[in-house]
Amino acid sequence: MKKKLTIALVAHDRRKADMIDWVKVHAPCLSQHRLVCTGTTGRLVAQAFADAGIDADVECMNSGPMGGDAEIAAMVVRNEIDLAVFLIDDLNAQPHEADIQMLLRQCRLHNVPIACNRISADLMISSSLWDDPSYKPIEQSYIRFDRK
Ligand SMILES: O=C(CO)COP(=O)(O)O
Repeated sequence: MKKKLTIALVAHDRRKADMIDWVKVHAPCLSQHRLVCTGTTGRLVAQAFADAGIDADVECMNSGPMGGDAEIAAMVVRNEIDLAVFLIDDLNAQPHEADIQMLLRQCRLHNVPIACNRISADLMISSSLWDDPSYKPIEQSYIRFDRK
């Protein structure tokens, strides 16, 4: 990929092993982009790059429960995020569910691609559309639907 993206990486505790494995699989590609992460995810991601001897631009926000999701949601609102990978623990309740829903909603609202499982993340990171100048994302439509 030629374009340098800002990619948000967020994983709940029971999804972190999957996130680190995904990062290792895509390390050569991900190291070409700016990575913005919630606190603990970011520290693990940075460690994975260091262990592999690969230089990477990894920025850590607060930990998720302390507002990291909210900080990344604010970046989404400011159009500072191109792609988000958010591996959610769908089997256990989180104390900051409101922030999680806010990040998901802001990505949907602002048309930011967000992958919540690895196959989506694989497909999104490998899309040739990133470098296609003729591809223009279509904005969301919220036109009222009138039943006849
Ligand atoms: O809780 C999270 C996302 O909702 C992730 O936060 P950490 O990366 O700080 O564990």
